[in-house]
Amino acid sequence: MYQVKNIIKNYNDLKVLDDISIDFPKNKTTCILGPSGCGKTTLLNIISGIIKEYSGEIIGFEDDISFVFQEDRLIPWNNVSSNIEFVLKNKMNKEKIETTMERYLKLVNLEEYRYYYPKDLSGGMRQKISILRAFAYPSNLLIMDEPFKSLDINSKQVLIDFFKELRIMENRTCIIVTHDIEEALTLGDKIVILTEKPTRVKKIMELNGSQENRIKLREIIEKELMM
Ligand SMILES: Nc1ncnc2c1ncn2[C@@H]1O[C@H](COP(=O)(O)OP(=O)(O)OP(=O)(O)O)[C@@H](O)[C@H]1O
Repeated sequence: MYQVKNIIKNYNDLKVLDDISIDFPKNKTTCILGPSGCGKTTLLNIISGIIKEYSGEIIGFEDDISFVFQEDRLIPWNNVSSNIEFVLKNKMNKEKIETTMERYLKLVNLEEYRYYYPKDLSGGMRQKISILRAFAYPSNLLIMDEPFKSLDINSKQVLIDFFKELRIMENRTCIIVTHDIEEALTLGDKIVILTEKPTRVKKIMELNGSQENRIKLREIIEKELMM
C-alpha cells in the first residue's frame, strides 16, 4: 500500500492541502477528482519529491515510479526514438526497446515520426509519446496528471483501451488525477473526491468493476463536486 498521511501544504498565505490522507492500494487504480486549483498537482508533486516543503507523511513511494505530467517532459534535443530509449535503456535490452517502440508507436499511428524532434510534433502527439513512454517503463507505480486532457477523442480512446489492456497484464498500481468523471469511472478501482481549498478528502468510493451502477455513481460524484 502506498499512503499519504495528514498532508498539509500552504503556499505563503494560501492554504491548499488541509490534512489529506489517502491510501493507494497496490495493483489498483486510484483516481483523484477535484475542483480546478484544489491542489491535485501539488499533491502529486509532493509524492514525486518535487515539492519538499510540506507537513505529513508519504509512505511507500520510494519505488521506481513512472510519471505522466500535464505537459510532456520530452527532451527537446532528442528525437522521439531517443526520448523513449533514454528512459527505457536501464530497464531493457536494445532488442526489447526496439520491439516495444515499434508496437507502441504503431498503436497511435506515430511510426513515421520516430526521428522527429519534439518541436516538430503537435502537443497531442508529444503527449501521446509521453504517455506511451510511461506505460512502457516497467515501474510498479504509474502516476498520471490529467494524461488524456490534450488528446482528440480517438487517441484518447485508443490509449484508454491500451491502458486497460496493460493493467490486466501487468497489475500495476496507478494514480490518476483527472477532471473527467467518465474517465474516473472507466479507469478507477477507487475514486477520491477532493473539496475546494483548503482542500480535504470529501468522499472515497470503492468501485467493484460492475457497470450497473454507473449512472448512479456519476450522479453521486457530480453532486459531490458541485456541493
Ligand atoms: N508554486 C506555487 N506558488 C504559489 N501558489 C501555487 C504554486 N503552485 C500552485 N499554487 C496554487 O495552489 C493551488 C493549487 O494548485 P494546483 O496546480 O496544485 O491545483 P490543481 O488542482 O492541480 O489545479 P488544476 O485542476 O487546475 O490543474 C492553486 O490555487 C495555485 O494557484
